[in-house]
Amino acid sequence: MVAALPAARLPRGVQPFGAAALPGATVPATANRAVSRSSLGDGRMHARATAVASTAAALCPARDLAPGPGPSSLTPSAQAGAAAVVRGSGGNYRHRGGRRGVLAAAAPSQGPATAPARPAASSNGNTAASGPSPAPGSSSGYRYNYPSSATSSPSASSSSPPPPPPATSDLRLDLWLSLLQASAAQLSAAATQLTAAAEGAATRLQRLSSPPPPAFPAGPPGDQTLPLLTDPLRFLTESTARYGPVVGLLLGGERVALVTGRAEARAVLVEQAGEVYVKEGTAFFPGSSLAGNGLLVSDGPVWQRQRRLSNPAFRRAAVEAYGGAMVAATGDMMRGVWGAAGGTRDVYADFNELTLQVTLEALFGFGSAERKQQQAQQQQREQGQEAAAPSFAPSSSAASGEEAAQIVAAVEKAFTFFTQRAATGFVIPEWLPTWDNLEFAAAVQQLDRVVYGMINRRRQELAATFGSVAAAADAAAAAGGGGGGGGGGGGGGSAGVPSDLLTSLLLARDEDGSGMSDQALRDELMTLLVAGQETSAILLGWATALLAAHPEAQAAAAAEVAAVCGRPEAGPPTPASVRHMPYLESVVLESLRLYSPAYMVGRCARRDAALGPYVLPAGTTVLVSPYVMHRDPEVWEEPEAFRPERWQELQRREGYAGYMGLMSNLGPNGAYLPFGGGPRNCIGTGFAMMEALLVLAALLQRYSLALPPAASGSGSSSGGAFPKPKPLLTLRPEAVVLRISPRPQQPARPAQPTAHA
Ligand code: HEM
Repeated sequence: MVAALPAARLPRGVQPFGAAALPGATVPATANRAVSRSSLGDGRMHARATAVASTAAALCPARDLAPGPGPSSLTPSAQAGAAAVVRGSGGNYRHRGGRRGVLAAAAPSQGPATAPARPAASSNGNTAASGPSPAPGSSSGYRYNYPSSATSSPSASSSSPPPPPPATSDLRLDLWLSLLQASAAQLSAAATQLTAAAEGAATRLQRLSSPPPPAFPAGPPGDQTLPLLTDPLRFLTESTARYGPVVGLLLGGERVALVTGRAEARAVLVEQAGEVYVKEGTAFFPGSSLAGNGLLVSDGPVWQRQRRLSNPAFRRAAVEAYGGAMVAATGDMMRGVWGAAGGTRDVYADFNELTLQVTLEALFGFGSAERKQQQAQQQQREQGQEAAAPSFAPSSSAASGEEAAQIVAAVEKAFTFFTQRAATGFVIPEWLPTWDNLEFAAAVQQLDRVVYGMINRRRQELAATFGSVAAAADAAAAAGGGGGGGGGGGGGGSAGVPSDLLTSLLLARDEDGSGMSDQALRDELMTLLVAGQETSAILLGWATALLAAHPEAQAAAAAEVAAVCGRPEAGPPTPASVRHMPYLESVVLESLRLYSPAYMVGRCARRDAALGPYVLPAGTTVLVSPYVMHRDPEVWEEPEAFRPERWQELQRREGYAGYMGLMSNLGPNGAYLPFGGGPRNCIGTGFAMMEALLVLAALLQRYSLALPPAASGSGSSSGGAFPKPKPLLTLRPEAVVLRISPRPQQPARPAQPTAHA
């Protein structure tokens, strides 16, 4: 089904990664199934929903259509009332099936109520008020599997206790008043927004009947929304083949330049980044208050500062600290749902759960207290810090199981919202006071409350341990932790400072000594959650599918893992050991070449700009397509073939040191950009690569992967049924159904390491 949507130019843009962000989004049947029970297993339904939703959240991040009050800018009492109404009516939020390995049914929980007030209306319309809210999660039905820590229970550590519940009669009155207030505020905001939307629609309508501006690149005549949405990958490839490296398009009345030439992509992403090509104004992205004004969407000095403050948390040492969480989560998955015998299952659904677990642990320090303790001790042994003091007790810093459950429940609610939005095909702006929007606002509000509570508590605990937060930052910096990073996966990093991203970002200091505000911190944490989770699951899904489809490549990778790590009894892979797996790294690079999760990245020309022989008028949206560039026959020999060896040949020829060296400057040939390029490249590149290598190595150490038999030809060398791509906002697989069986163990050969820098 294809539904035409009104095109929307956003006053503040985000990068369009895919066609679902475009007007007239295709609504595949499977998307509708995302919110209904799946026949493939109880986790599938969740994973589908998570996949669509986190994609939407990650790659359509965080923008309301225009400044102005949205659902979360209601008065505190209105918010509380609206949230209570949402919860009260029908009993529960809509929830999806149980989360295996991560979540189990849980008792009701009560969280902290210490969210600081956010501004009444921030520049992106992303607002949230503090104040009392009804207890979240009372019907959430989820519990994070990790044990809850008594010392970190919200009531024990939050700065102010939750308000007492009002009497029933007061509550009912309050609810009605709140709803009325909410509706009034929403309606007034909606009226403003509607006027702006109508003006935008008129302009776009006018463009439909006007000729392209002079010197605009050539392209197919008329509006191309329908062909693009019907088969995005084909449309992108064929348009490029026909019109060249820059194609002029009209999409939903918006002027768009599709860029697939190397020089032109470099101009947009690197040479004129920021000065000419920015995120703000990029068309087609529905906004969301989930990720706020985080790194993905901000521009100019705001982005520069946030990026500067965030960079240390993603340096190699800091990223390697999360290796323990990555390996442990993979172990949980293998012991749990994969089991000793394996079986046939949708591993993409499993990877969605796995990457969510990893991301939450990296962000907030969720995880088993035992593992944290072990990591802290290991860290201290390595650094000769046995007697180091003061030491932050990991269990007191880590988020409690209840908080984890609340965050996951709220994230799931928010993701469900995106799923439904994608499934209906109509992008209803957040500012419209629909029931779903109110529900979404309540979920974001709940998330805010927990996250702000954690930020608040972490500040207090750091101050209590070190004397002040600044002293904690100094201690971490002195120990080389770079703002708290570089420690033990949330379990006691440099100088005993926890090294989860929350702490790292909280301790990050600018040259003038200032750090992030709570709102900036919250926005970055949410941005990382939505930007990092599904993209990584997609990479794992495609990489395992490609390994299953190419048994010879799988055998080579498994042999390398066995040579470096030995048999499973010898222990799982580590961040240090995967550095000695160049073939596995080539598998990951080749998977990213063929199936780049971010298959389009977008910018907006802030002023009239020359691009090669063309002139793009100010306001033109530019879509750079890694998917097309990664298959350019002028650059890549046998571009459609899965040949991990090409990366080793390249490495020998060009002598780059590891993937970071390789990917700087748009790859070895200016045509490789799975993590973007230039100043706005992916801050999580190292994290994602480390995660992919560790997870794949751990899987190959124990299991063989095969495609189930295909009904007809599949193009894979194994003859099995290869997953179909599903290009929505990201290029995800529809499902990755694999046959998993225990790998026969060979006697391990001594390692012949080829270490990367
Ligand atoms: C395979 C996994 C991933 C892929 C393919 C991917 C891809 C990308 C791409 C292409 C961009 C640039 C977008 C643009 O130019 O408009 C980007 C930006 C970003 N990514 Fe990733 N990403 C992945 C994983 C992660 C992870 C794990 C994190 C965090 C933990 C993350 C956080 C971010 C952030 C914050 C940005 C914005 C950076 C900025 O503008 O300063 N990503 N990602």
